[in-house]
Amino acid sequence: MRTSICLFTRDLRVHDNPVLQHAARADRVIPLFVLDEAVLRGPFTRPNRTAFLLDCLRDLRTSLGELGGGLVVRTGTPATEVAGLADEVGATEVHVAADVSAYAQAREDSLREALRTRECALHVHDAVVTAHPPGDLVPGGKDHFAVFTPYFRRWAAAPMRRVAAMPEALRMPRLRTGKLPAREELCPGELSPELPTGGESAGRQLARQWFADGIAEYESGHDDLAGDATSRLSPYLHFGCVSPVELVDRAGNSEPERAFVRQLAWRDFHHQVLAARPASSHRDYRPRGDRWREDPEAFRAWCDGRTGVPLVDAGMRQLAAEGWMHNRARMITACFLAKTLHLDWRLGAQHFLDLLVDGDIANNNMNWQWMAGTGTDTRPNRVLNPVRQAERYDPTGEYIRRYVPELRSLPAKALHDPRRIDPADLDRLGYPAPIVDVDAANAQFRADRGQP
Ligand SMILES: Cc1cc2nc3c(=O)[nH]c(=O)nc-3n(C[C@H](O)[C@H](O)[C@H](O)COP(=O)(O)OP(=O)(O)OC[C@H]3O[C@@H](n4cnc5c(N)ncnc54)[C@H](O)[C@@H]3O)c2cc1C
Repeated sequence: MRTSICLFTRDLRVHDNPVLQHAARADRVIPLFVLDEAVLRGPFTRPNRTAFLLDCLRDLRTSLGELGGGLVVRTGTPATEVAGLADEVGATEVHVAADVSAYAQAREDSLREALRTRECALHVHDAVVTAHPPGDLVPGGKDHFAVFTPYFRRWAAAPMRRVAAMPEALRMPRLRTGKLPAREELCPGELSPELPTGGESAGRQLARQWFADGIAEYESGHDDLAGDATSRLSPYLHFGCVSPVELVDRAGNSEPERAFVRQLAWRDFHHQVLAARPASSHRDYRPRGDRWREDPEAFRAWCDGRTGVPLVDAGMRQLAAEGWMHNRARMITACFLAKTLHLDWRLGAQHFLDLLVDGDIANNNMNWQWMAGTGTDTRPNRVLNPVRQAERYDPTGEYIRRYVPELRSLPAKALHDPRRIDPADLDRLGYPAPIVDVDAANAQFRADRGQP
């Protein structure tokens, strides 16, 4: 009798999951999730993502139960837990998704090592976390694409794997499944008040709504900060509650659908950079000789949304309230930290990871490097001016008013450019004056980078 273990990592779904599909071909399958103690103790575990993860696991347990199985939950080191379970049930195969971070690659190595002496095969499945496997699309003689546009051309032309069928039924031996801990046990601390509900059911519902009545406005509206016209699927993609392959498969050929698919390709792009250069999660991908300032007060003001630059503060407060921020606001706030305040991008990236429910080493840290001009941007010294960005992407000031309520009574012109706000009004409203002269600081950044 063939017994397999389906080790879930960040592929927390029963639909289009090649890991589950293959594991379920055995006579008996044990779906397993290991609460990894090293991750739980590390800097990546934060209340917002832990709460979302637990929603995902509850939902997955229900879905697997409906298929006749269940979800076994263990706490410990994945390799030790998997090997122990393999011994307990006599498993001869373990299935897991390939992933890109240095940590995920080390986890795969230790799994392989633990199973080597046990006559238990490890099957690592590609195109589960991303639509195209990192490393599949490479330019001649190189191990990854460093520029998005040629990557996207290859990505769009390459055949994608078929959507995997969900198993009709699971046959699972009787086993102690283990209790799911409460969120506070895993990660105490405050949650963002407007956190979305995690799980495949919520993710699929959101995707259905998005394709039915959201996507049509995507191309024209994705940068409109107040319009909030993006899919908000990022946390569900991060935890694998929805499948990138299924989203691409479902999208048609209209302009907005193509624009959406292009964004999904950005996700794959950053994953293939990180897979090839795991150290770029913390080391400059392209060092530029920057000498970042140390200024804890300015950093605190940025984190708290009290820089005195309304659009930057609106973005940072959206992050605190929702554990999510609009992409345009992520770009503006990140650029402001690195190129206006001249603070190290790693500080900003860690603060984002502390709060983002979609916080993801590949997408977060590679986008931070892009914005700091140490990454894959072909125009690394470009600077986003928050006044012009506000005029363009929040013309009525609605986004700023939503997240910086003390400025609600001010006209759009003043919200866009805080130099137009009377200092007496700032005092009355309890809002700080700008902590930096934006134009002078941006000019200094360009000069430091050797740009006229
Ligand atoms: C400084 C900075 C940090 C970021 N940190 C993260 C992060 O930790 N996790 C994360 O998922 N995204 C991150 N992004 C990318 C992007 O901002 C979010 O993916 C997007 O805002 C999520 O909202 P959405 O699902 O509504 O996106 P949509 O516009 O609906 O896009 C659909 C999907 O495409 C992918 N996508 C879109 N834009 C990007 C991009 N620039 N890079 C990679 N993938 C993209 C996401 O998976 C997203 O869910 C970051 C961007 C910046 C500038």
